[in-house]
Amino acid sequence: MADSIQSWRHVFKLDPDKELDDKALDAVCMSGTDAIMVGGSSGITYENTVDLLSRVRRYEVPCVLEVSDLEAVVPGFDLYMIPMVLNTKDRDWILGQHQRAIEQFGYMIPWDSLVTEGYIVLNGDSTVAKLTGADASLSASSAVSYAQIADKLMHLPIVYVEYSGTFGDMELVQKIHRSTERSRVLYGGGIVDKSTALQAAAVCDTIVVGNIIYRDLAKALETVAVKLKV
Ligand SMILES: CC(C)=CCC/C(C)=C/CC/C(C)=C/CC/C(C)=C/CC/C(C)=C/CC/C(C)=C/CC/C(C)=C/COP(=O)(O)OP(=O)(O)O
Ligand SMILES: O=P(O)(O)OC[C@@H](O)CO
Ligand SMILES: [Mg+2]
Repeated sequence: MADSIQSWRHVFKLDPDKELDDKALDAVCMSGTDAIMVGGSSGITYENTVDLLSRVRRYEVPCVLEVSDLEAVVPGFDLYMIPMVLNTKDRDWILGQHQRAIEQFGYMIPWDSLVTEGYIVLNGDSTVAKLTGADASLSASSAVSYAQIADKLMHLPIVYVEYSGTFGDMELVQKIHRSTERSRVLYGGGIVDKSTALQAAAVCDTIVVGNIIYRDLAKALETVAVKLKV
């Protein structure tokens, strides 16, 4: 299953802390997206995560958990995406919580279902930047070098360029994409329609669409059009 990320072009990220009625969830799950990623940076609990998993499970689309809180690690997902924030000085968000999680879950961990994401957080105003103390004011060459650490030194399967809440610098995303070989480059942040989706999809491997689902569902569904382009 972990290999299936190699074919993803489009992912919807659903936040367990936000309301989505059954009709909207049906449209999202039947949209043709490659996967539903469940995650968020605040208000994530075991209960709201189980609830969302059980609703998405009515559909065939793969459902993966992006782990952001130790208390909300729920069994039953197809994959577990494990973020490590590369551009923070706070080791807790790089490997501290990870060490505690591994100690806690021990033999229960389905290792083949874990996929590590090297996060580069680039919107300083986002919740995730504030939460993790990420240094979002990086130069392009610093951002690229973080991506190369993930790709060439750590051999991480994913480099996640995270602009949550705002549309990022596509030139920089392209530089990151060109400077990496093995890691799949995921881009997320401010994709709000077909046009922004196509721009982002042109410079990365996989786009991640989040907040617009809750603001304008029709626009969010337009973004799946990137799957029609090679
Ligand atoms: C029995 C069984 C199935 C066990 C499961 C095994 C398993 C998965 C064990 C855990 C292994 C492990 C190593 C876990 C890591 C634990 C952990 C909590 C690590 C910290 C992760 C981390 C760095 C979190 C920081 C926040 C972050 C990067 C979140 C990702 C999601 C994100 C950025 C969402 C965007 O937030 P959003 O709410 O959309 O923001 P806006 O408000 O700006 O929109
Ligand atoms: O919510 P948006 O801005 O679409 O960002 C998507 C995702 O990268 C958030 O982690
Ligand atoms: Mg969000």
